[in-house]
Amino acid sequence: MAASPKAVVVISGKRKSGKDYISEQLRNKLGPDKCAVLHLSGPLKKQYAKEHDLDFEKLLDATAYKETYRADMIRWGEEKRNQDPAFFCRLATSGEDSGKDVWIICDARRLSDVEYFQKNYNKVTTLVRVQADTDTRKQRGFVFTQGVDDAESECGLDSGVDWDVIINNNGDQKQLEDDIHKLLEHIHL
Ligand SMILES: Nc1ncnc2c1ncn2[C@@H]1O[C@H](COP(=O)(O)OP(=O)(O)OP(=O)(O)O)[C@@H](O)[C@H]1O
Repeated sequence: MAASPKAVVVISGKRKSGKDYISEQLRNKLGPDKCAVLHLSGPLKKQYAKEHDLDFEKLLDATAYKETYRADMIRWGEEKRNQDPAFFCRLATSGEDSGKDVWIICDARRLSDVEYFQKNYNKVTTLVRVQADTDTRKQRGFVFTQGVDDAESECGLDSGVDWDVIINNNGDQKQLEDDIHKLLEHIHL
């Protein structure tokens, strides 16, 4: 493994719990020069486009182009993951940002994601669960979608993981600040 970060923060949480929001807050506190926010889901599209000779930019926007390929992209992603559960974790952490001291993995969704970082970066990994109640998530635009919110990618980490830090993000900014502070104390740089 080429890169060796000093800290890896693996963040999980339901849709609209605030994973991206909290990741950005953390990056600002730690310093953007030192800290990279890495998405596991982003490189999937890039790699799919590359392997199928498609236009990556068009795949990112909400045009018919994306709709045409959506089902096949999901199938392809599952196939890749079945062959090699670490495929997207390796891909997400091999870009130019991976030279930074702190990685924030802002969208862990499966047990295999958590296990990858525990196995390869055990001593420096902090596992974080972001919690927000359903009403708060709805206010942020969450709408329950069958086939998404009851699928493994959304429920795979609901139980079975011993989180190092829980962050409560229900709109109480003081509580959020306190929980982020606890997380920062957990990260040893
Ligand atoms: N504590 C907060 N204060 C103000 N706005 C917030 C807070 N937490 C989240 N939000 C807002 O709620 C929306 C959803 O948050 P965010 O995108 O971070 O969720 P997410 O868990 O990353 O969602 P998804 O899984 O769908 O990507 C965003 O517009 C974000 O700015």
